[in-house]
Amino acid sequence: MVSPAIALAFLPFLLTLVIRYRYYFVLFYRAVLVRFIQDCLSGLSREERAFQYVLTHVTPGDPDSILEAFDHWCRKVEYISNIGPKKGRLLDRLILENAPLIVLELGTHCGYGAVRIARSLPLGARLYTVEMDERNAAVAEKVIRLAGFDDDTVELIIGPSDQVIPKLREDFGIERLDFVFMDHWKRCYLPDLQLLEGSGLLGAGSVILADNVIFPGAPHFLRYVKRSGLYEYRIHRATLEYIPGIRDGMAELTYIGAK
Ligand SMILES: C[S@@+](CC[C@H](N)C(=O)[O-])C[C@H]1O[C@@H](n2cnc3c(N)ncnc32)[C@H](O)[C@@H]1O
Repeated sequence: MVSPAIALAFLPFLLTLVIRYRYYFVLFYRAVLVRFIQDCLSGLSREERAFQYVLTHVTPGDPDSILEAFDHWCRKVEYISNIGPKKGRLLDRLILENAPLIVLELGTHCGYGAVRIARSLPLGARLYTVEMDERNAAVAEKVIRLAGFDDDTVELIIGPSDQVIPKLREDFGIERLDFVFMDHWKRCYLPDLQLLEGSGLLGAGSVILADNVIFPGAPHFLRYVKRSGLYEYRIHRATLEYIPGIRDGMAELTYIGAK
């Protein structure tokens, strides 16, 4: 039995821990506990629940209203790791500045990022977005079409990135990727970057934007980017989507190739 005096001595330590890591507790509560309970109660996936909300709160054909509905849902109802409005503005700016004709997104999830990219693309440009989870992909397909983007503007490819990337040239007729948005599992960032290099689809000036390089983090990817000499890069400091107290960052790489 722990004496009350010892328990009391630990109290300040526990309090410090709780205060220091409160945002991580919030994330755990919203992303894990609430999700688990809602999954059991509704029999739907979190993504399907979000879609039900979106469907009844947006104007079809209006991408902005879809993004706003998702942002509201993720802030007030359940946590989903869309890129979110703050980091999304950086993505918007880079798409507008670079005016890419062929874009690849790795990790579609509910289609939030795809809608965000597609609404800023120049005329005639095309986004290929890759999702390996079939249930997420089914939601994303509906979200993208609800936003008004047809198959010519946004093509959703279902499959794991390491199987899709080697087929992009042959199966999809892609000669060059102007912009790549990496937002799938962080452990895939480095192998997929190397697959992209090997595929010859990156050309001088191709831009790669990688999300969450600080949290959950992609240290091997960042180390490789710094050492390889193949990229000019910068880290944009940010906070985690929908949880402002957790530090995060996005890596913006510009491919320069071997000197
Ligand atoms: C963070 S979410 C993507 C969010 C999305 N980019 C957005 O901003 O709306 C990550 C998604 O990547 C998918 N994913 C993870 N690893 C993948 C891989 N190797 N290939 C394809 N999809 C992957 C997961 O199933 C999940 O739906």
